[in-house]
Amino acid sequence: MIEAVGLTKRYGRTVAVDDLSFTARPGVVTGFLGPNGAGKSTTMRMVLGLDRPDTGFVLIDGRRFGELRRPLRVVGGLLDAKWVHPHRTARNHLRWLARAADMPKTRVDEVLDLVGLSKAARSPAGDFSLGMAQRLGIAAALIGDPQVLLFDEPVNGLDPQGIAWVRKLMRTMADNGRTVLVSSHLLAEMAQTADELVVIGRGRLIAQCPTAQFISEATESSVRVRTAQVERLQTALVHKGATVRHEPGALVVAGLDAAEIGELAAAHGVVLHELSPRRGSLEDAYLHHTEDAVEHRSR
Ligand SMILES: Nc1ncnc2c1ncn2[C@@H]1O[C@H](COP(=O)(O)OP(=O)(O)OP(=O)(O)O)[C@@H](O)[C@H]1O
Repeated sequence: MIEAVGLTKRYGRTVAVDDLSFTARPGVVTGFLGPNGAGKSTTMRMVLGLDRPDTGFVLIDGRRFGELRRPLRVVGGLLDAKWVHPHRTARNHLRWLARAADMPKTRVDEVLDLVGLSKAARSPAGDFSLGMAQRLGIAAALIGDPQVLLFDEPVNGLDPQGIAWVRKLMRTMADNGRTVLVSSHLLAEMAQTADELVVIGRGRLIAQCPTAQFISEATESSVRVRTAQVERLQTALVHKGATVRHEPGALVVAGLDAAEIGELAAAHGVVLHELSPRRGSLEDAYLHHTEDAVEHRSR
């Protein structure tokens, strides 16, 4: 569990994180979203004890970072995949971390295998592609087998197979009872991965809720309907209180669900050629929520 309470961090005149409180729970993948410069990386650095908040604090499984005797056993993070000595091999990099975490040497081969880097274990990390570097960063986060995991943009630079692999890894970690906090700008990916969201803008909390709720509250659900008897169906729908919009070759209906529309059509002897429920996307909901919190925008 991660509990951030009133976190504030300033760099000179910039308020990077501003009185931010949120919770990331075990057993759940929590997506951490926000526009560029919103304060996500700064927040993650504070959770990982790499930066000190000016005010506020973070509890990791009930304790402050400074109170953790063996922090790598409790919390692991991928912040910057290139944070590794370029001449050091993947195995040596992980051995060094395993020693710091007081983990047996065998853990190194376990995590190399887990991230699919066993064959590249003896190559210098500087020769790695971005995708391989991401995998090494994930291996490093897992070295101490911690219950709390943070990943800052873990799918950056990964190919579709790699992205699907990260998604599955996070699911498994959460299903095993771990706390997983993950940031990304790839919203279609986050919609598939994150059970809950923490959304921030200009360092402040915009929303914390289940992903489905975040989408449904900010977007309209509708049903796309096709029929040859447009007028008859439209009259019946409007009479029932639905809102009807025309798209080329179809009606888009809001205010009634697909079952209600199907029943209504049958009662009026209307033959339907299509009846497709449409949900709003995470992207639509996110853009709606963060409209006023974007730091840099083009005209
Ligand atoms: N070490 C630093 N020194 C000065 N300013 C910093 C430092 N780190 C972050 N900032 C500033 O703090 C703000 C938040 O940055 P941060 O990197 O946490 O945002 P982010 O949400 O991770 O952004 P992105 O999505 O672009 O990675 C920005 O205005 C940034 O310029």
